Amino acid sequence: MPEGGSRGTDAGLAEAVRAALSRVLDPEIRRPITELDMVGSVSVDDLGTATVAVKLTIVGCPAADTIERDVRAATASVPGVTTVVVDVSVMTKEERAALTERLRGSRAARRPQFGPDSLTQVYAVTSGKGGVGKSTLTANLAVALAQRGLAVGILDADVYGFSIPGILGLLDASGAAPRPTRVDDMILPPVAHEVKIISIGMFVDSPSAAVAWRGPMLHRTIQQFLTDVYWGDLDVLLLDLPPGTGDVAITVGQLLSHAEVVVVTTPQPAAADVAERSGTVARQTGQRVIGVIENMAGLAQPDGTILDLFGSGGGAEVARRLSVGQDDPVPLLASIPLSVSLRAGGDAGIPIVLSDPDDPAAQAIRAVAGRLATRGRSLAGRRLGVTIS
Ligand SMILES: Nc1ncnc2c1ncn2[C@@H]1O[C@H](COP(=O)(O)OP(=O)(O)OP(=O)(O)O)[C@@H](O)[C@H]1O
Repeated sequence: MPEGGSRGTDAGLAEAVRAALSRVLDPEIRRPITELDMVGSVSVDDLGTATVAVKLTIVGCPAADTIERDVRAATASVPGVTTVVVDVSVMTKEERAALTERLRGSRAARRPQFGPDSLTQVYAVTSGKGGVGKSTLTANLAVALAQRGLAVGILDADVYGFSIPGILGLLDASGAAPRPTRVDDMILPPVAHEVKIISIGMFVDSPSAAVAWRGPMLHRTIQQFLTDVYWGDLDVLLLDLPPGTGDVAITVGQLLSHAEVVVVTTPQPAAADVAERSGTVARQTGQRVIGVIENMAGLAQPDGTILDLFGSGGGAEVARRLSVGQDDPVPLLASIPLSVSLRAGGDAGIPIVLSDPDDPAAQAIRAVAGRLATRGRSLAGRRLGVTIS
């Protein structure tokens, strides 16, 4: 005999459907739709027809099809449900405002995320000059960290070459990066290979537009990425910085002074000077350089010999120079070989750590991810909130 208030409904089954729906995640916010108040009434009649009311955050929500499909599948998986009816509507302005406030705190209290008290490990990946593989390594490191079960985000602030969306396969057929969904003033970062991504390239009409931005505009944009983007609880945030020592590096130094810096360089000894400079600027803004990655090292030949196309020793040299004046020596975290697979993975939008994890370059990147994942955030200089009475 059906229980529950209304005629012909089964409250027990409706509860079971709600429980099943708590496993459906909003694909952009990455939280259960039940927690986000996106599920309204749920009823199951005595013929087993389940009717589920779903409230999307905004009109034209790009995740609508996925949510509806997942809701149908979860509801249909409940034993006793024979038919599923999904009734889709959109949240009211008030419901939406309550949701954004719950996710990010009230507008008045809102501050840039990842401040000194945050538990998120923030790594700024920098290089002295362009084209050394900084973005490729950032993207692969992020995916390798996500593969280890960590919640990972990338903030692509490389104004001269925002290549992260392409390397992670987010571009559409015309080569454009997706426009992130906005729920009021909250920006939802697109997700690729389990990594949340925000890139300057998602907000400009042409790839050349942002290059001309002056310091204050860049500063405001990065500040907005840290304030208005719903990152959720991240374990690791990786920042892909433009090469060199310009405005973005200084902004990041101001807004995220506890970020730790990874310097990417090639084995070419001549590149060591510029790479060292980018590390030095980071230190001047209070950030700590935690390691150097040498990229584009020796290419393995079919006969087993190694071709040092870009020379050798550059990474160790940069690490040695950046160690001067630091309490702990700066380690050379890895030497990543030249790899056709690594390049091809970036072109195809499928990072090598997924597409060819046994390639020596992928193995070296995964080893760096292992080191970064197990470092633990330094508590030095943080307020611990302990009161001694
Ligand atoms: N180890 C490697 N082996 C082969 N190709 C590589 C390797 N690392 C990077 N590449 C390729 O080198 C090119 C430059 O890489 P990437 O865009 O990551 O550099 P970058 O330092 O981020 O440059 P920019 O700062 O100018 O954007 C890309 O085509 C990439 O696929």
